[in-house]
Amino acid sequence: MLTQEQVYELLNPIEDPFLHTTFEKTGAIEEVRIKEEKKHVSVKIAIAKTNTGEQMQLQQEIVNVLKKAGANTVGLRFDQLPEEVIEKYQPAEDQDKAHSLLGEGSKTNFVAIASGKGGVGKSTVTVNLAVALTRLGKKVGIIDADIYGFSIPDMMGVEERPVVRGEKIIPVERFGVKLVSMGFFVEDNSPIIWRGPMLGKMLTSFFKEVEWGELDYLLLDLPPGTGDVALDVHSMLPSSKEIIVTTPHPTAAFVAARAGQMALQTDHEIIGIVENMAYFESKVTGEKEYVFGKGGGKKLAEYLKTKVIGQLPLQQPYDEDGVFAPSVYQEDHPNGKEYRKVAAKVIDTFE
Ligand SMILES: Nc1ncnc2c1ncn2[C@@H]1O[C@H](COP(=O)(O)OP(=O)(O)OP(=O)(O)O)[C@@H](O)[C@H]1O
Repeated sequence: MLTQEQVYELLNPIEDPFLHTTFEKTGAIEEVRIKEEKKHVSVKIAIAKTNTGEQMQLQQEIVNVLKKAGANTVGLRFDQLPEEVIEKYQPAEDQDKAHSLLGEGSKTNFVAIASGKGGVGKSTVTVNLAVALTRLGKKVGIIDADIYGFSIPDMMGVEERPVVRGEKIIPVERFGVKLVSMGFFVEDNSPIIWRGPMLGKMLTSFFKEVEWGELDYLLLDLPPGTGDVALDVHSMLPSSKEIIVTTPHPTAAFVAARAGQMALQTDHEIIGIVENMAYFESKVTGEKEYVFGKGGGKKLAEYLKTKVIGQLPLQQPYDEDGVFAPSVYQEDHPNGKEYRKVAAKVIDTFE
């Protein structure tokens, strides 16, 4: 007949249906009693949620395991696990509001792109990083949450608006990247007066009401600085990681440090610094000129205990023929290659 130890051995590897953690770890087995003569085993098991369909299935599983091992009859009682155990083992997705808004079991990685001030190229970096990630085989979406300057649709050459199907907004797709922007919901580019609660709602609907499909990466272009939206994102996406964009000028880097500080305070890991407009390369001599100063990115990285993961040169907006240069770089363009490196580093930090 079974011994107490054997019962523990048999049941310990079984997982709590809600925490997906073994009974051994959660300390689920509260009591084991054995009546030798009748070959009866009775156990008391604590789980995260009682009186559910999952509990019924679990009941079946435990009874089967014990009977197979020699029990004639099995007595089974369920109990509620203590709150602190549930909290400890609760799946990360459940703790992450945005993940639960995206749908059950979403495995999407979030990357927020932040900067200390406007105009440093945060949106340019977001778009090119997104495209570089798709070139590496990832499924990518962008939320353009820069309510003060939603420039991404223009940058990607998107003129159409998203289609609404039933209750869901279908994001616009360009270069293989799915996009939703504040700019889609504004008439004639007119400014909107945003109040705190509206911002949070806007973000919630971008997660909940947009048909993203299964994404590997969702990039968020944050408004510059450390305002409401940046804060909302930080509290809504505890698992998000962050990239800080700065120019090489020491003052710009100093301002960016504040955005970085906020990320750290809210436990957001900083993947690294992208230094934009880092230098100008003379077409004639090939020499690099540091028109906006030098070393800001490195200093910022040291301050935030992270690394510079990309340096993009200052680009003339028009090519030799006076044609407006595109914001999304080709794969074989030197900048396209640099963004590919940044994308590979991003993937490295998640996988
Ligand atoms: N490396 C670069 N060389 C030249 N121009 C650039 C470079 N990066 C960005 N720009 C240009 O600078 C302007 C600002 O860039 P972008 O919109 O990406 O910055 P931002 O930080 O997102 O600003 P905002 O928050 O105000 O939208 C754009 O016109 C963009 O084309």
